[in-house]
Amino acid sequence: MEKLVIQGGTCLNGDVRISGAKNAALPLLFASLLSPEPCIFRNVPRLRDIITTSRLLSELGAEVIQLDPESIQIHAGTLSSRTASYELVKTMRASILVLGPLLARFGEAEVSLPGGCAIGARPVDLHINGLQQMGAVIDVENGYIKARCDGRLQGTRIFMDTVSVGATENLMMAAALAEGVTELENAAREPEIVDLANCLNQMGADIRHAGSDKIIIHGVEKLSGCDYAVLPDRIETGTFLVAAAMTGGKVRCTNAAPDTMDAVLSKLREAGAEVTCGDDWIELNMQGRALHSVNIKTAPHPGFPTDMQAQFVALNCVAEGTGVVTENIFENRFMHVPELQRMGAKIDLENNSAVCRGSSKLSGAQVMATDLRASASLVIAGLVAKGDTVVDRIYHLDRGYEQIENKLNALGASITRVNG
Ligand SMILES: CC(=O)N[C@H]1[C@@H](OP(=O)(O)OP(=O)(O)OC[C@H]2O[C@@H](n3ccc(=O)[nH]c3=O)[C@H](O)[C@@H]2O)O[C@H](CO)[C@@H](O)[C@@H]1O
Ligand SMILES: C=C(OP(=O)(O)O)C(=O)O
Repeated sequence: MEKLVIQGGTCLNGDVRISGAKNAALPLLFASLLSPEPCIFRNVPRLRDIITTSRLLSELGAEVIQLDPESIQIHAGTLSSRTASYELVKTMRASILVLGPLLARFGEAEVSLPGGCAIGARPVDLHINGLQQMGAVIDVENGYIKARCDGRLQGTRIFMDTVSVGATENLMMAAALAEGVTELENAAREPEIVDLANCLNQMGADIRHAGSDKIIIHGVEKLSGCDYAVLPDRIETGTFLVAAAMTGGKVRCTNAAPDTMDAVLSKLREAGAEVTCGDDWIELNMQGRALHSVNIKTAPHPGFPTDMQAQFVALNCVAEGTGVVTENIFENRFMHVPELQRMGAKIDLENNSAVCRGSSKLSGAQVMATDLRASASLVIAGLVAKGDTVVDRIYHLDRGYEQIENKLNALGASITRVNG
């Protein structure tokens, strides 16, 4: 199994090019199932999750062609299968996003229930309820969601009692091909939702007010192909900026989307960093400045993203003062805390809050990555620890960060990928 060995004590400086967003690219690739015409996606990050998605689409019978390292063409003209198997769904929860498109276009779909995962139970009841309200008949049997509908799905008003990114995406895709008007109430407002709506509209959909909590979709009979560039990854950007702040460096993220990152940039400024932005770049300068702990409460967008929580826990460990980080989205998203404690961090867990008593002198240790962002927090903690940190189970990292060690090394880090 591969591991990362991080030699601590380096300072990050320079430019890093941000990749396309995993959480935008995945729904976009699944949206290709809605059209019989070829769809081209550009600025696609090179990630394990993208490979999994391509495999899933191929297993359904779509033609997937890698046009260049960052561009993929998907042609779902005719499909040979309507089933997303447990084998693939268990490795990537976003596979649930085949449900809406398959049902809307072909009238049937079978998708394995994803099951719980490291960060929480993550049920899919909102996806299922919403599609049922649109006229689908859905049974859960043998661990599979089996959905069908006679004729087209029917537009309706759907109120989701929890704000869910995935449910909003699944229902928005299904509604794009439904008959009549669908109103999604209490919809998620993440930038990735807006990216998906923009792409669907390029394909001929009629989706209005994506980015607000009430999305209105006028269903159309058919969608065409597209040529669409994926939004930059705000979580990858945030991770590099936190790493720069912790190491006292100066880093410019290029090909970024500053306007998607207000909550994170404001916390970095509160932590003492100088942050400047252009249209598509963000620079963080921490040289000669003191790092202060910050209090954080995760919330749906435009609140502070749960996917940046672990990185800020790492930041608070080495910053001055006490910072309280409260996780409000997922019930079990503090698995990085015991690992950071093994590196010397002073953190107390109180219900859904991590109280970090700062100024910890971290020391390198062998640590275990348990999920994607927890892994990222251990890597950036390793950058400031004394000695070597060995991060195990880095397949989690490879799901969501493109060549993280190469990008960090180009900024001055010293990280090696080893086998065994
Ligand atoms: C591929 C992708 O885009 N993943 C992101 C997406 O995950 P994902 O779309 O899975 O997360 P959701 O927004 O759906 O989850 C938010 C909350 O709603 C709950 N819930 C969700 C669906 C449902 O049917 N019932 C229900 O109760 C979840 O358990 C969770 O507590 O949004 C999360 C929250 O910003 C991010 O951390 C993930 O990185
Ligand atoms: C939780 C995440 O992803 P996923 O929803 O794919 O598990 C994440 O990107 O941090």
